[in-house]
Amino acid sequence: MWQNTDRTRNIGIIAHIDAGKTTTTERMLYYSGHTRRIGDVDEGSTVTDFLPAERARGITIQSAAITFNWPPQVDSAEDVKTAEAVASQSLPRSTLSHRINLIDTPGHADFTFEVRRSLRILDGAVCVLDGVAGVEAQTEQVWNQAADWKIPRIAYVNKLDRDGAAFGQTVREIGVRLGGWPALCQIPWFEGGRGNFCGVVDVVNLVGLKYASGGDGKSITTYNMTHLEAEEPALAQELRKARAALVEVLSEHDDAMVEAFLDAEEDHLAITPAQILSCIRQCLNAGDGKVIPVFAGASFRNIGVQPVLDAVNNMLPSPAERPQAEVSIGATTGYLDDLLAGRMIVHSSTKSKSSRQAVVPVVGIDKTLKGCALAFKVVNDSRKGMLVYIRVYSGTIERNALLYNTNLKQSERATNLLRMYANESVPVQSLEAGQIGVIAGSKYARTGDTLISCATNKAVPPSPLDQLQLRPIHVPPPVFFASIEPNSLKDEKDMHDKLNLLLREDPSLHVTQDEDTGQTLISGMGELHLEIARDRLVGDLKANATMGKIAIGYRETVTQTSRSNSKIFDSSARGDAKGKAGCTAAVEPYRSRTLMDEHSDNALQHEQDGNLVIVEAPTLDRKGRPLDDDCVSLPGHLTLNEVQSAFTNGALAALARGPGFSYPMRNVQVTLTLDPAKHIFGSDTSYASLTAAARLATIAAFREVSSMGGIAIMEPVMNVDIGADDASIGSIIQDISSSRGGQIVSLGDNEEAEANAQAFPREIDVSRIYAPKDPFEFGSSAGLDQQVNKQRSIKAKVPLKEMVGYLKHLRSMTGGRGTFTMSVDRFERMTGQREKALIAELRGGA
Ligand SMILES: Nc1nc2c(ncn2[C@@H]2O[C@H](COP(=O)(O)OP(=O)(O)OP(=O)(O)O)[C@@H](O)[C@H]2O)c(=O)[nH]1
Repeated sequence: MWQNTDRTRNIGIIAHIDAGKTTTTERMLYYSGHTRRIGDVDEGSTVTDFLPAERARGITIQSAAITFNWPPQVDSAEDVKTAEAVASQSLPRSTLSHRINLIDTPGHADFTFEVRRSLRILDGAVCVLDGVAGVEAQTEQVWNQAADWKIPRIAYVNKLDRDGAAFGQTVREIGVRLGGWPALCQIPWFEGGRGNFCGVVDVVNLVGLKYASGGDGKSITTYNMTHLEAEEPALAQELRKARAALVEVLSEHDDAMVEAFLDAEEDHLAITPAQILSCIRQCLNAGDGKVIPVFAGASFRNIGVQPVLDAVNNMLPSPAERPQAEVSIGATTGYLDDLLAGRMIVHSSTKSKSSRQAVVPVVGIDKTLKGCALAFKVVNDSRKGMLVYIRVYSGTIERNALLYNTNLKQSERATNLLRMYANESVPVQSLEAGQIGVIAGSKYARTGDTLISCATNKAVPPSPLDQLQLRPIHVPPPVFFASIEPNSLKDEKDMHDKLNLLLREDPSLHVTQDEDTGQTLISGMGELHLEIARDRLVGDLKANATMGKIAIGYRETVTQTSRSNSKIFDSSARGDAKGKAGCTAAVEPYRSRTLMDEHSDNALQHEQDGNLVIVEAPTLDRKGRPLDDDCVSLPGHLTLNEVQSAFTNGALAALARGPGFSYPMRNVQVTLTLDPAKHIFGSDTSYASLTAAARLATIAAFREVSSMGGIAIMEPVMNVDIGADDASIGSIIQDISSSRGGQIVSLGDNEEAEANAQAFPREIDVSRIYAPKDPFEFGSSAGLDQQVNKQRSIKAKVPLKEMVGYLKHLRSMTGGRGTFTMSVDRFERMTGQREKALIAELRGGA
C-alpha cells in the first residue's frame, strides 16, 4: 500500500527566522501520533531541532527529514471504497492516510545555501508567516528560492493569537511582496469579531472550526453555515465574501472554475469543495506562485495545524505529479526522463576543441540505471553512525545495492536502509522513486552527492552514467574564514577526522591547509556559519581544538601578465624519495571564458573559483603522441590526461594562496605548458612531482607579477535585502549609502509593486486583494490598514566589510524590528583609500 507514490508528500516548511516553523512541525508530529507530548521550542525539547547547538540558539540550523502519516494510519485494512471515492474526487484526498516526508529547512540568512540545497528535493512547501510581522525579508528570499525550483507553495499565517496580529495586512503583503494572488482558504475566527483568536473558518468546506480554549488542539467544534449564521452572523457574512473572493481568484487562473461557477448558476456557495480543490491543485502545480492558498492559525495555541496538514494532502502534489528532475552529464543539462528515454544528447565531457562537437544521444540507460538518488543531508548520529538522507528520483535503491557516487567517483554498499520517524527509525528493504529515506553507516557520501545503482553492478558504471548529476547547484564562494588549531599535537589527527565529518555534513564549509605554515583554515558563508561549525566541532564532536578570530575572506588577483616561468621540481634535492618533473607557467588577469579556439587542439581547461587553468602540450597530439619525429614522447607510465590533471592540481594549489597576503587568488588565468623534452625525466617523473612542479612554476609567475606591483586585493560585495518599518527607511538608506559605501538598488513596496505589475500585467493590484478586516481595524477610519505595520524593503549592494556587525546596528536604528539577509554578489577589486586602509590593517594585525 505504501508503495503508492500518489500518497506521498515530500514537503518543506519555509519561513523567516522565528516565524514558528519548529513550533508548527512539533504540532504536526503530535497530531500524527508520532510524539506523545507537544515539544516546546522555548524549553529546548523539540524533535526537529535535535543538535545541541540548535537547541541552545533556538533556531533550526540543519534540515531534518522526518516521516509521518497524516491522517494517522488506521490499523484495519484500507477501505477500498474510500480509495475509490478519493480517486473519483467525491472525497478529498485527506480522507486517506498519506506518508508525509517533512524536510525542516534552516531559517537563518547564513544558511540560505543550505535552504536552497534542501529545497531542491521538495515537491511542495508550506511557508509559515508571523501574523504580526507579516512578510519579512527572508520570507521573500526563501519564497523566491522555492520559486526557482518551481515548488508549489501554500502560506500559513501563524501567531494570530498575538496582540497586533494582522491577518488582513499580511494577506495584502503576500500579494504585493510575494507577487501572487492570495487565495484565502481560511479566515481567522476572533471571538465576537475582535476578541481572542479561537479558530478558523474554512472557506473551501464552508465550516467554522472552533478550538477548545487552552487544549491540545484535538477538541474542535465544527459549525456549519446555518450554525454560524445563528451564532456568529458577522462571521458567516465574512465567510460568504471570502468564498466569492476565492472563486473569483481561481476563475482568473483556471477556466474550469469559470465553468463550475456557471454550472452552479453563479452561486459561489454552490461550487463543491472537490471542484475548488481540483482547481487549486491545477493552479499550484505550475509552481509559478501566481495563486497562493492562505491558511490561518496559532501553532503555539494549537489552533489551525490539522487543516494545514489536510491541505498538504489535498493541494500539494505527489512526487508523481511533479515535472521531471533536471540532470547534468558533464557540461550537458537536461531532464531525467529524457535521459532515461534516450532523448538526451550528451556532449562529450572532454573540453578539447574537436571532441566538443562529438555529441551522442545516449540510449539504453533505462536498462542500466536501476536507481538514482540525491543525498540531501548527512548527519553524524552518535548511535547509528553516519546517516545519509536521500531522495530517490528514479527506479529503486535496494538494501545492499552497490551505489556509485558520481561526485566522489567512488562506490559503496547501502548495507542499511532506514526510514526515519520522529522517534524511531525503521529498516526497509528498498526505497522507490519519490521516497525519502536514510542510508545508515555510509562511509563517504556527502550532502549534495548523486548516488546511482546500476544493473552492471560493477564498481564504476558505464560512461556517461558515471557523470550523472541530479539537480546540480552552484555553491557560492565562502566569504569568512578562521584558523583552527588542535590544542596539542596528539589532537591533530582527531581534529582532522572530525573536520572531515563536518565537511560531509555541510559541503559549504571549506577546509584548507596552508602548505607553508601548516595552518588549517576553515571558511564558510557567514560569521554565524563558522560559529556553528565551531560549536559543532568543539561542543558536539568534542574535538580538542581552538578556532581563531573569524575574518573576511578577501581574494587576491593579478593586474599584470607574467612571462613564462619554468621550474624543475627535484625531490632528491630534498633527500625525499625520487621524483623529478618540470613545468612552465604564465599568469594573467582572467575576466571571462577564454575561447578554446585560441589554444592548441589538446589543451585542457579547468575553471574553478573564478580562475581558469589551461594546460597545453603543443608538441603532442590529442592522444599524447608526438606530433612529429623530432618531438619527445611521454614515458609509458604516464598518459597526457594524467599529466594534465597533475598540472591542474599544482596550479590550483598555488591559486589557493596568493603572494601578497595569503588570500586565495581570483580572476586569474594560469597557462601551463608541457614540453616533454624539458619536463619529463623518464621513470623519475611521477604524478606527485608533476603537481609539485606546476605549483612551483605558478608560484614563480605570481612572484614575478608581485615584484612588478601587479597584485591587488578583491573584496566580497554582498546583495543585501533589508526589511524595516516605513519610519526607519530614511536613516537606513542614509547609513547604507554614505557610511557604508553601499549602492541602493531598489526601494520599498511601491517600486516592487510596479516591477511586479510589469512582470505580470493586470496582476497584484493591492486594492483588488480580498482580506477580512483585522480586529483592530473595527471602528477605525478606513485606510488605517495600509499604515499599520507597513514594511518596506531596501535592496542594496554593499561591501561585506561594511556589513560586519550590521544586525546590531540595524536593530538599534529600527527599535529591534529591522531584519536583513545577504548573499555574495561578486568580488570587486579594491582601490584607493579602501585598499590602503585594509593593507595597513592587515599589516598591523600581522
Ligand atoms: N504567541 C505565539 N508564539 C508563537 C507561535 N508560534 C511560535 N511562537 C513562538 O515564536 C518563537 C519562535 O518559534 P519557532 O517555532 O522556534 O520558530 P522557527 O521559525 O522554528 O525559528 P528558527 O528555528 O529559529 O528559524 C518561539 O518563542 C515560539 O514559542 C504562535 O502561534 N503564537
